[in-house]
Amino acid sequence: MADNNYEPSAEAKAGRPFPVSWDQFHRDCRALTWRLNEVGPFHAVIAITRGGLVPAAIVARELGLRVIDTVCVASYDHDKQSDLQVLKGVSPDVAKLGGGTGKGLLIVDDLVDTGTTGRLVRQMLPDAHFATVYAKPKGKPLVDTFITEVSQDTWIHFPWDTALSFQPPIRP
Ligand SMILES: O=P(O)(O)OC[C@H]1O[C@H](OP(=O)(O)OP(=O)(O)O)[C@H](O)[C@@H]1O
Ligand code: HPA
Ligand SMILES: [Mg+2]
Repeated sequence: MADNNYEPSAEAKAGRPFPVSWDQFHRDCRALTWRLNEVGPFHAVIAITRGGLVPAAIVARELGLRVIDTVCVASYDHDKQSDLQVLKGVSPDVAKLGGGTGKGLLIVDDLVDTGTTGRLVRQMLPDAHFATVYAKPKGKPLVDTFITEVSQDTWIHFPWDTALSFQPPIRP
């Protein structure tokens, strides 16, 4: 019998795969930092876990920032979007540096997709600068600085989620 409750994953709905290598990701993070360097200085970096941890480390290294905090959220179970859960908010020391509204703080995530996560962090820290490496159209208005826009029907495959594998030739 057909399963009428079948809900395709966000990845399946997106359809168009966009694999990103470590090299490419590093280059894109550096490009992002060049832009952020024009906007700063910043007191601290806040990584949106988990995807924001990798770009936040690279950006912090390039900008010479050593105060790094996390906001821990979960919105996708692998590739199915569920309710957003905040597992950890901004630490009191870093919140103080941002005067309570996030002024002078830099929030970093790997991407904005629907904008659900971005909307939440903007509510938490309305005056912070929100940067992502990649942006899809629905989430783009929430981001202050990003490097590469991809279409809404693209699914980005990050290097920490993937591995090299054999591909059959195009002409068998
Ligand atoms: O704009 P949105 O539709 O909210 O999607 C973007 C968010 O989704 C992913 O995180 P996810 O919740 O999958 O967790 P992860 O970072 O731990 O992989 C990604 O890292 C962004 O944080
Ligand atoms: O395109 C994506 N790739 C990986 N994780 C994601 N989380 C939301 N959108 C994406
Ligand atoms: Mg994330």
